[in-house]
Amino acid sequence: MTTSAIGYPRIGKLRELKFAIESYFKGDKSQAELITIAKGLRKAHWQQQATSQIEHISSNDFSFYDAVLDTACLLNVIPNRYQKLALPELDQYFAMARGYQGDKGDVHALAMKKWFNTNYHYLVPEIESNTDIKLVGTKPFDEYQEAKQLGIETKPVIIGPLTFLKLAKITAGQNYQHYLDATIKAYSDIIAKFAALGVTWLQIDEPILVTDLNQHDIANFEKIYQTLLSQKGSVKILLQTYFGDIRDCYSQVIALPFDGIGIDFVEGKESLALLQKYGFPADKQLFAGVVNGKNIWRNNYAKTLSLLTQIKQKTANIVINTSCSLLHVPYTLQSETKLTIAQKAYLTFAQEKLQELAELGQLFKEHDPKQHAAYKSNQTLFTREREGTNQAIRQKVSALTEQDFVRLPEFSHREVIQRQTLNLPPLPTTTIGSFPQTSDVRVNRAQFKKGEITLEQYTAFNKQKISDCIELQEVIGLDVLVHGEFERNDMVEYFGESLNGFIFTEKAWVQSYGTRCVKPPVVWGDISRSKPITVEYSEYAQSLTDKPVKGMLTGPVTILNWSFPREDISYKDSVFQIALAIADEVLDLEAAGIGIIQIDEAALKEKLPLRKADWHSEYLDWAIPAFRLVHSKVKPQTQIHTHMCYSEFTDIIKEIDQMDADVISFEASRSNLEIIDVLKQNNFKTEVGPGVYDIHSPRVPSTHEIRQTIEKLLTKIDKQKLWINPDCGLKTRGEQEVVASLIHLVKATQDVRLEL
Ligand SMILES: CN1c2c(nc(N)[nH]c2=O)NC[C@@H]1CNc1ccc(C(=O)N[C@@H](CCC(=O)N[C@@H](CCC(=O)N[C@@H](CCC(=O)O)C(=O)O)C(=O)O)C(=O)O)cc1
Ligand SMILES: N[C@@H](CCS)C(=O)O
Ligand SMILES: [Zn+2]
Repeated sequence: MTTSAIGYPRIGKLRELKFAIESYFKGDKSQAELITIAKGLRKAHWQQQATSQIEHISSNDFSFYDAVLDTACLLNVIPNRYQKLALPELDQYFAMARGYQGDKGDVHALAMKKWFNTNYHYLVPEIESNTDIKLVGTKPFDEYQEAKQLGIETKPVIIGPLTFLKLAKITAGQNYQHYLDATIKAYSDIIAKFAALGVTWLQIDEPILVTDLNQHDIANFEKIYQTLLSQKGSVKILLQTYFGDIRDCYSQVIALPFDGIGIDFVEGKESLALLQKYGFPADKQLFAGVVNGKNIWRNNYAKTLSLLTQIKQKTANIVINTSCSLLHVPYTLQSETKLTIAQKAYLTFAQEKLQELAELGQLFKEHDPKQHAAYKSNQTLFTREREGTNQAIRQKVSALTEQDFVRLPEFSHREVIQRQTLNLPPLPTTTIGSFPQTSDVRVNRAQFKKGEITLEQYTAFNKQKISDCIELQEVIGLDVLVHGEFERNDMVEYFGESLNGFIFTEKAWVQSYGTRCVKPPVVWGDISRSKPITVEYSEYAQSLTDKPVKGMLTGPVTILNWSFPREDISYKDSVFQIALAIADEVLDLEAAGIGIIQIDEAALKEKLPLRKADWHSEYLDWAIPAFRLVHSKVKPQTQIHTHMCYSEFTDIIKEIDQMDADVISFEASRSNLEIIDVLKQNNFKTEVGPGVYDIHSPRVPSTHEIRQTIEKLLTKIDKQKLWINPDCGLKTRGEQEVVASLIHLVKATQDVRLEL
């Protein structure tokens, strides 16, 4: 029985790559130094997998920013605006990722979107009418050879042509079909080059196959691979899918002459049934994704071995695989010094998952695996009840009735009441919540966590930051202020740390985009709130100004989606427990005199099933009610805001309106305000703040640019319903950029107001 890992995390056990790249951005490290660090990390990751007896180790799973961006560069998909900058190759790459503002020009970054149903983000390739798709890069070949020189034979991994084309943004008036032949040719060249290098296996990732496909896509898939597989020569091709099942094209996939097919048996709820119905060809290897690459719970060997036994009835050519790349889990439990031994026993991160793969491989070979120590110790975990049950919370959840999910009076009445109460100017200006998390803010938190300063010193520092932040916003002239979130390490981890039922880690970082990482808390037991979390700082901020200061909370769906969720109770039960805790916080803020409360649901879209047929039954039917539960009991005067990072909710626009918030702000600028037409078509009732500039990029938008955006928004959105704000929180930005951008935002709004 052989084992395989689809991909390994690349940011570094202690985020070495993040710090190296950020130093390079600041000019503190040279390109050569950055490349040396990257090389060292790749070596460590390959060697780790080799030591863990993984046979199929990936190369080219490394990236300086994102693998889709790497593929775009490999295939010459470089928009003209970046080429015109005439920057060195690596700087051009980073300009595509982050935008560029300097002596060579001023350009926007590529759009950034969620990578399927994960908290990882990819850069959207832009194919322009004059894009000449062809193989121009060498990264996958270089990294394969680099591993080979270390004595490690890897399977290079590349993003497949269909996934690449379907994710790309294509110049208006054309579709991906137009670029199909050129793309096939480029991939033929890639395969030929790998063949020349003596590659044994090449992994081609086509996660797009787990989404809803039409006949046209399936025909294109067949066309692509009939051509590529006819030219594969000595290279064995593994078609790798993940994040779900391939129900739309299973029969077409198995009919093609792939040497291996990677199927996800963790998230692919129909994978086993497909295998049982259509069988599996004897001449291929099935890379069975049975070790969860997204969650951090120890694999239940009894269940997995039983699954593998069922798979074996259809094929004996099984490779034990992860369900997706291990990019989505942290490095290693070994870095955790504060988790108890009992807690650690339940958890596995990337490194420990390698051991799971190897153990499963061993056990599955055995005649009677139950006799083995690895099996026995694994099973003891699943037979005893885990601590953390809270019967009172469970009863509260089961006693919920329909009324608990309905806020009265209805929106149109509240809108009138709130307009009178708040008395805001037209096009109110605001921000999304966080202000720059500068190094002094992080140092203060780190010192407090290490016990180097007292709680009083820690709090006094934060209050000074809040006071400065309020003053700054007043000077800039914003209408609805925020306290700045200086006390928060992260919008989810912070709440996790403040609620009962979560456990947290010290070094369990997971890449979110580029150099940015998150450290998701772990839902360990039933969730409850024992005391107010945010009230003191919000109340303090409000005491400093006559302008309204928004209370700032993270919503239950986002807390769950950006944590590692439990697998022993349903998501619905978990989310309702969190919703009840946040609902208490909402009422406490209201009682403390906070008139506007923002409940961020940045990650609402994240766990929306990739298949439309599953949307309601598996997700929306509890996710939307969970949000309603949080604010259903507030007074009509209290204005409830929500925020979503990505405007990718076109298809669920009605459900978003049914969250029944009073105002929603969302990312729109990187996706060119595409959402606003949909709002109009759907008579969206909630007031809206589509972000007027991109905060993921360091570039400062001009007043003119923001003014044009506002004018564009006003052509589609009623002026009574429009708010003006950036895309998302400002925590990743520098102070100077933020001040300049917000001054431009306010000035642009004031100019437009004169013409209303
Ligand atoms: C809005 N987004 C978010 C997502 N997911 C979340 N969980 N949270 C989000 O906000 N998904 C979608 C987007 C993604 N966007 C971002 C934006 C920014 C970041 C980010 O800036 N991440 C930081 C890490 C933030 C953090 O928690 N910092 C800690 C510092 C921790 C640390 O470095 N500790 C040191 C030790 C320090 C010492 O002892 O001196 C260590 O562990 O080594 C803090 O502020 O306390 C980043 O730097 O990447 C992420 C996603
Ligand atoms: N209030 C949060 C939302 C980020 S999605 C922030 O401003 O950072
Ligand atoms: Zn956001």
